[in-house]
Amino acid sequence: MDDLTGKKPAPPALDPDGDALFLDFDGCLVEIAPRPDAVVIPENLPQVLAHLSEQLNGALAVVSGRSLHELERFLQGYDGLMVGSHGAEARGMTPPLEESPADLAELQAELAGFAQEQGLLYEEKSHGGALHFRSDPSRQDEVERFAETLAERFPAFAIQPAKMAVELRPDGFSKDGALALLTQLPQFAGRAPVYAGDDTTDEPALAWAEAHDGYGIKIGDGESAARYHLAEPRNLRDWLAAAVEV
Ligand SMILES: O=P(O)(O)OC[C@H]1O[C@H](O[C@H]2O[C@H](CO)[C@@H](O)[C@H](O)[C@H]2O)[C@H](O)[C@@H](O)[C@@H]1O
Repeated sequence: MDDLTGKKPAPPALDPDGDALFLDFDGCLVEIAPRPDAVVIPENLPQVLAHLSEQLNGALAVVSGRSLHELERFLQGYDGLMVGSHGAEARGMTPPLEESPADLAELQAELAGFAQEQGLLYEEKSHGGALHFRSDPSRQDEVERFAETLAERFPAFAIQPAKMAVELRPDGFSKDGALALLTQLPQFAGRAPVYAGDDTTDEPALAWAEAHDGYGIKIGDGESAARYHLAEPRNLRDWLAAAVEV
């Protein structure tokens, strides 16, 4: 992976006839916020996604670690493909995970209890949960240690590091796994995968797009397998808006 900070070029214009588009949500389509429920959705974002999906003949998907119901709430007005929970949930294709692991409720109770005792923010998710320490980054080590004990006790779940958070998600699911499934859908045939993402959870998907005759766009600083770079989510939104036919 290259250290790209400011050194890689901006992506070329989207090719509506030849590209397929996969877009991460937090830190990519929208700016990182102090809390998961505080993200600001630009008013025209769902419409831009809807127009682009139409132009790409349906070959567009939002691919996120968020729970699917949260994505649907945030992006009302966009009815296209969505993948949530780091590849476990989906709208518009068969959900990769049919049922949560049997001990989901027990795991979530442990996460919620720890968060309450420790004064941390707990985000309950469709198939897991996240402990957020953005308000006090000094808590990272203890949160990670607790997550490790949970992953040992609940082997159906895996640790998913996030920005100022640690998540437990069902083991065996990933965003690149979701891309492999999405691209089996007929509307993706013959199109080059273009993936935009900002976080470590996006790196395998960025590498997947690069390895399948497409390309990755890394949003923000840091090492990445992506060939292209944009500094901030608003730059990605400008790039998307420029591709919308008027
Ligand atoms: O795959 P993504 O769409 O990038 O989602 C990854 C996680 O994003 C969310 O947490 C992050 O964004 C929050 C809002 O900006 C921020 O407060 C938090 O510190 C970040 O970690 C979301 O809450 C998680 O469920 C997602 O998995």
